Amino acid sequence: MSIGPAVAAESLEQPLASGQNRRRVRPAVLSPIGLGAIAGSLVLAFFVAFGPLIWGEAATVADLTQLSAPPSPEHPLGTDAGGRDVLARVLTAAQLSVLMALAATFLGVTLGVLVGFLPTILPRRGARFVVSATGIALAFPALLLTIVVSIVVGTGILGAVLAIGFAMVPFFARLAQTLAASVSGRDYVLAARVLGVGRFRILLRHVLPNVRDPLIVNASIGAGGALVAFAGLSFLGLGVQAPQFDWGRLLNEGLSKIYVNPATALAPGIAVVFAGVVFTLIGETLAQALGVENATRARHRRPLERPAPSDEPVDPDAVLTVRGLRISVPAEDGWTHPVDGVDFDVMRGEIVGIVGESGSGKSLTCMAVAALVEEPLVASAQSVRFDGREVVRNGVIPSSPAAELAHHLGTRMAFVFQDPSTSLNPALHVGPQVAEIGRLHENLSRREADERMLDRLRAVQIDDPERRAHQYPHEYSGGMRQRAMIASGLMGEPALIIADEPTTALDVTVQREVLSLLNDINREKDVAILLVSHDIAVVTSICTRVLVMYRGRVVEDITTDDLVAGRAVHPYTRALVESVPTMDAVPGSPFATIAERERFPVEQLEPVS
Ligand SMILES: Nc1ncnc2c1ncn2[C@@H]1O[C@H](COP(=O)(O)OP(=O)(O)OP(=O)(O)O)[C@@H](O)[C@H]1O
Repeated sequence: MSIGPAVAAESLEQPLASGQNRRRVRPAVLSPIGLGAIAGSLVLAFFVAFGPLIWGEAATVADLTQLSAPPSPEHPLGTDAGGRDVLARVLTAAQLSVLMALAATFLGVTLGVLVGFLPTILPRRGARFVVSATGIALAFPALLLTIVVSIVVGTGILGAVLAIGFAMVPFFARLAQTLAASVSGRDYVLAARVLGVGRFRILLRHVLPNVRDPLIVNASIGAGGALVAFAGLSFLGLGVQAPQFDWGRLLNEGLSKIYVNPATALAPGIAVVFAGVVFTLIGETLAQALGVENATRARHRRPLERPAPSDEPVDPDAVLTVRGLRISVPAEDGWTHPVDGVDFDVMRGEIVGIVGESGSGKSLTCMAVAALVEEPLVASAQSVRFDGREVVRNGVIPSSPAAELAHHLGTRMAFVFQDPSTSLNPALHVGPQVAEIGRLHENLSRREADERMLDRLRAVQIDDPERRAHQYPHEYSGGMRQRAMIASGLMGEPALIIADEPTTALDVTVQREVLSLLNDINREKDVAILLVSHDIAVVTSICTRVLVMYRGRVVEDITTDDLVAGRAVHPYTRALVESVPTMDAVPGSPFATIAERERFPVEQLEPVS
């Protein structure tokens, strides 16, 4: 007997926008699973509503001349040991079986969610107690819990509903706790706290709407599990007692006569399976309609075109060559491409900037180069050649590259992310996190890795590295955290550092320190740098060449000197430069902004260099 739904854990943590939900409902309902769920629920609902009315009498009237009779025109599935029609009994039992499953699920989900949300509103100690108690209850086998409750409360309908309902509580409590915890740390919840919004109100306004959908999906699938659990309980003699009967009880009675009339056991068994499948189909349809993505939907999406490999000769001085990079995002009717047809090179020891408005595809381009684009997004390209190795396999950049390529990328490429506060694990000291890279990729002993870590922390100008290595990230300033991230990138011997908006989250003085640190590393270690920024001033301060991205393409590849001297050719680049405020602007005049997209239609996307 297993109680509890089975939707993939990772898919449970997706907060879902209601607008998206509405757009997903139609395709979900019209899919084969959705149609199956509707047809199955109609059939089930009919038997639940009218079963006892139509077949109730035939199900209870005993024909003493036909005890355990085989199937006949009068009794299509034969009769049971008491001479009652098997088919009529199975159809009549639908009502009790399904209603009990729904009642137990309602009890289990309601209590579970209440217990699960307690840690969100309780003070820390109370919250810890509830979380630990849930963990202990979850570790207790569900079957034993069901039997214990059933014996304590007493057998019969009420006992069975309470037993199965209580057995479901720990699962839903843990699910609600996990979902609530994943939302509680989000910025909008923290912002509400700062504004003095009470815990209970935060729970209702911010947490509940974001965890509701996965709970509904799991409740629906859980009802199928409850149905099977009831059958098990009645089969053990602890469920429904005579003269009442559910499918479990019929199964119990029928098994003893299986050699006389197999239908007496098979029919209630098939009914349990049918209803269980219907509940699961409902859950699957809800999952699709509410946007809880699953593997089936992804499998049915139109396949992506895979580009043919590029046979263009590669410049031996280039550390990175990108040809025909395209990133595809699954959409309802196929794929959209936020990055489409990007080509560029980065030479050894060169500092190249990528600029462009928000959403132009700068970050995705860098993520793809580092093989960090993950499902459901797909990065494809004719070629991405980094430091002598081809990253593209069969037209796509694998999100989990083979061990050798992963090792190469891990040691020869470093990635510095925008937000230094989320780049480091808050639960671990900084030093071991930096040292870990050396142990993982360079096979260094703990001692060697620690020595190199201290050396690298020193190189990025973190004072007193021996002490700082034993501090947590929250004890570092923003600039120090960013420098620690750069230090971990230097644990190998990188040929390229990709820095994606490394200074955006920092104030201007710290910004300057981080930029000059990158500059020093470039000069001293001859490391190439690909620097992403939406700030032209930042890029022109250290880069020798700039790639201008607009709507997923590189529209201009220009030297910094030409850019600064106003020699940009592409109208978008010129507009981007003109939008940078200057000291000689007329006081009181409005800031220059880039005009709406219509001014740069797709025809003007033709790259210039
Ligand atoms: N996981 C994702 N799923 C769907 N779309 C995505 C995903 N990640 C990025 N996008 C979309 O791809 C486009 C490019 O995103 P990207 O992060 O590369 O932009 P960007 O140029 O780096 O912008 P910013 O300067 O704001 O960071 C955006 O329209 C974004 O909405």
